[in-house]
Amino acid sequence: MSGFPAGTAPVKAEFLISIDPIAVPDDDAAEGSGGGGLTSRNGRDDPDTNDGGGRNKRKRNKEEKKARQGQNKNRRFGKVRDEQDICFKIAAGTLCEFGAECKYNHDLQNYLAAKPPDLWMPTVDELLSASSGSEETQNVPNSRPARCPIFEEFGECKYGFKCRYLSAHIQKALSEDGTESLSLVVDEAKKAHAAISAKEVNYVGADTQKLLRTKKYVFPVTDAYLRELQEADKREQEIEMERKHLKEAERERREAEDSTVVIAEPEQKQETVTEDKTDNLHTQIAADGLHPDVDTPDVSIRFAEKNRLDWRGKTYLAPLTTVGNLPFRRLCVSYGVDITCGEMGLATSFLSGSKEEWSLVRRHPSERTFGVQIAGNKANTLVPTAEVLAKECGSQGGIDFVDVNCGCPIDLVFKTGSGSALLDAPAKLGKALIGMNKALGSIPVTIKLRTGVKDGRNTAEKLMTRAVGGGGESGWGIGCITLHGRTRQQRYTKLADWEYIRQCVDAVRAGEADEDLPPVPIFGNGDCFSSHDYHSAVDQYHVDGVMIGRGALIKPWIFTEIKERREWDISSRERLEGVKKLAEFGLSHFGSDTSGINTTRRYLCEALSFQYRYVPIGLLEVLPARINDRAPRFRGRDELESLLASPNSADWVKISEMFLGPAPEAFVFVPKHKSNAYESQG
Ligand SMILES: Cc1cc2nc3c(=O)[nH]c(=O)nc-3n(C[C@H](O)[C@H](O)[C@H](O)COP(=O)(O)O)c2cc1C
Repeated sequence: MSGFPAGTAPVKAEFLISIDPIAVPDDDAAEGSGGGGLTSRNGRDDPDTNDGGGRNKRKRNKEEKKARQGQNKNRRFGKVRDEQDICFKIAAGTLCEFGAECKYNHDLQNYLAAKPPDLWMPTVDELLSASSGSEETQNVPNSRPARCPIFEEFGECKYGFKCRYLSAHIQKALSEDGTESLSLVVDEAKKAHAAISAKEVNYVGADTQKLLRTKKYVFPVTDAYLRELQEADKREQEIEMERKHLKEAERERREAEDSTVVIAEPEQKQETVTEDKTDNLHTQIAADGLHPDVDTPDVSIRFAEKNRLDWRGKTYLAPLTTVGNLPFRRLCVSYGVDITCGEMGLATSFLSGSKEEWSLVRRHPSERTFGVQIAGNKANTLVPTAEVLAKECGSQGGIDFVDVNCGCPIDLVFKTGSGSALLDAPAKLGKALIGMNKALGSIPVTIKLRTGVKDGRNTAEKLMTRAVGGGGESGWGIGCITLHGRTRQQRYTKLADWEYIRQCVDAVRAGEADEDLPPVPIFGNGDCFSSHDYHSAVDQYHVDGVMIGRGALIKPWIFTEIKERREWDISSRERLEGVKKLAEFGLSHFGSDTSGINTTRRYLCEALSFQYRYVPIGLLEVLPARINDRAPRFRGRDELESLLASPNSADWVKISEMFLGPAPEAFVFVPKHKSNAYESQG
């Protein structure tokens, strides 16, 4: 490593272009710019929004709009549509019930004549053997049939004539009078198989969204629980009044007595009850109106009755706003990740029936253990959200856990009392979690924490001990705790505090009663970048597993490394296979029409804006690689490896063109890192 400035990746001399490290992207901006599931929805995240003619006007609630304006000023993604639009029914090869009255184009021949040439999905071998870049490889050679990833997966392509890989599923027939008719091909066998094995789940439709929007959705469990809380609050107020009266009476009694008389015992006891400063948590809980010993509502769904989370030794892909979308999670599954979690959604947006928010709960069937993450600030938003999730998705078996975000650092979320603000409001959190447990039935609730709000003031240990409780029954019925080893204030440039993570785990384990029930799994989180990091975290820091965020964004194959306990010197060709997969998964989710391709391209570039940071380990003098090491300028072992390491966003667009065809002029890509969302952050 000699000769390298501290914190620089030790690239072998023969690959070095310059020892100066390239600028480090701001991961704080990347996390914050999308925080709250707030800003990711300015592309077309929800494939169902595509109705072929923009019939659905997107309604966004005020909070989301404000967030987008405040947090994402610099990010614009050009809208791309076909030059001529066509009625989506006609595009799907069906009849339109509006007939001549329909305000959308029904002239298929005309539409097809104006449509840009088809694309094709080359294999990596075809791509690498082709002489030059994107445009040439994208023209369908007459000798080679086009491939449509959606048709291949589902046996039909619901984008029909709008599909940009149309030649893979169109057939022409000549009628007797010599006119040509066009129809869409369906592979019935594949279609039947896909209906069982390949369909995404957790569709929460327009009807439910409307009921939520119009406040007609019914919440029996929430209503009962909130009533219970109100009664508990009332009781607490009565107790408080009683205490005041006693105190007052005592004061009067003392005044009447000789001042030299020794203070009576009961008074001291009274003081310790009301001013016990040794236990901030309890004081806080009492202050928030829920005395832990007096008023904690009964946890009728006990941990023992919940679906048990046996997560020891598993890998967990962190919730990642914008970048942790369904196609990316699917890619990680293909590399072996065990547990996946959707991007954070706001409880208030779920409850206002936001289409974009509900699109975040979508799950691919390959996601073996899948959870939804929500952010909210109290029981009366978190509990009803849990209730809808349980009713609408739980019944489909679509959710394995619901995670409450207690770590989001961004101002917009923090200031509403959500995200990391909950770290300092354990009473509110406890009430919400207990209610969520009731609302979710057998689906476990998990929490994702940071170490604390302010640097030098870690509070997670106390919170975790309280959350887990003792006697074999968890205090708040928690299914799993993930602890990100940073405070809200701490930036990504400083390493996560794994020593403190160990301290928290040990404290929780020491407090747990020795019963038959398995201990609540505790996952550590922060800076995991290799198989070595994962396994040493489990061995040295006593966690049950590690949640991985940026490590997966930079090298999604990290999950294979961990499973196989090896550091994988992945080749550029193998990496390109991964990029192709992500493109195909994107098309399958967002659509293979012009608009879907645009959205896929945007998210592919988003992914590449992290993946370029990977320094191939075959180029390193010392292993394992470390996430915070800055890369010096280097050349790869082949042209493709150099291209994949390019920090230039124009090159990410170029890579996208290999599979998605030439980017339209309107397409502009601004990576999340450049959105400066943290400028306002303290
Ligand atoms: C781009 C980005 C988006 C994130 N979005 C979320 C989110 O939606 N919910 C959440 O709890 N944490 C979010 N985080 C934090 C990560 O889940 C994780 O806790 C953090 O990155 C630390 O893990 P790492 O060092 O492995 O990246 C995000 C982080 C990044 C970089």
